[in-house]
Amino acid sequence: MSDVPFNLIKDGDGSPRLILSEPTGFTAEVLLHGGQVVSWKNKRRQELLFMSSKAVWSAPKAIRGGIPICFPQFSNLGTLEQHGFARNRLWSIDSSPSPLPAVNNQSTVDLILKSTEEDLKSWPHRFELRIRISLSADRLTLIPRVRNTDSKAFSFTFALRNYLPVSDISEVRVEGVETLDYFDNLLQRERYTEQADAITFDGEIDRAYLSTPAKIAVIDHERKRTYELRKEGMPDAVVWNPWDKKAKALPDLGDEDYKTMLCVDSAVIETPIVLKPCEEWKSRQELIFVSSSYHSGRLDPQQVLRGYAGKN
Ligand SMILES: O=P(O)(O)OC[C@H]1O[C@H](O)[C@H](O)[C@@H](O)[C@@H]1O
Repeated sequence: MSDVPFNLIKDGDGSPRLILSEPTGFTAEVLLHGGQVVSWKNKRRQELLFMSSKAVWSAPKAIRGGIPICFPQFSNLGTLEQHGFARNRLWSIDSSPSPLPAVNNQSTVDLILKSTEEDLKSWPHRFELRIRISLSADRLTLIPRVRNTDSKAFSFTFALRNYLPVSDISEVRVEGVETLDYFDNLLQRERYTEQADAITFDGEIDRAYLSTPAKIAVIDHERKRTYELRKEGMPDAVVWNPWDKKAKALPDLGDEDYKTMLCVDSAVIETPIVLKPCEEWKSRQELIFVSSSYHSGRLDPQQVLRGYAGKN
């Protein structure tokens, strides 16, 4: 079977929205604003990504939810605006996404962002940032690529910020980053080593775990839901929840929204990517949705990390 095409619809304000769908009933929605996935639903029409109740949907603000793309700077690790400008720009559909091959039986869209004269004033490097977004049963795959189209080398940091919806943040565990080193963004980016068996939540957290394994599991006991995050080429993983005080300080996040969200990002932070002219960096993230991960009435993290297939 060949790849399944996407549909393009216009929102009320005329801005384009790309709809991906696949034969078993999963759907995803992508905006050109930010090149951002803003919805991913399973066949029961349950939303699998978090979206803020106070999200601002119009440019030039980044949309608080879905999967924003942080480029060419993660957080405030440089002189640019927080998390870089890619999440605030209008992307285009990439009609010549070569050399990535077409994917069988998946609904796929390729988007591209190129440097503008305005952006070159603050970040003087010509680039092409591409993202392939593919939907298949229980799985959302993002393949970001950055090409240096300039005549000199540049470096960048990067993240796919995954806003995941959870039933109750205090019932959630993250497995796969235990024993790892992390930078604590709440403590001047000091380096620590994780001592807990799994990450649980009882207050604000903003950590960049370094050189993580390829699989991380976000386990929502109450909702009997697990997300498996698989990644290649993005060695770090950020875990962020603003908790009550910071949630109140963020104008586009509802005061109570922190209770039902968690960001677990695929990221390149500790060692920025350096690209020479004509070089391309490519990475990959898969978010896999598992509707039930209970084993004998309890979650079995090992089974979660070994992976599930087609259980939805
Ligand atoms: O509000 P945003 O620009 O989306 O950033 C949200 C958060 O992202 C990162 O994790 C930063 O370390 C935080 O300081 C910031 O509050």
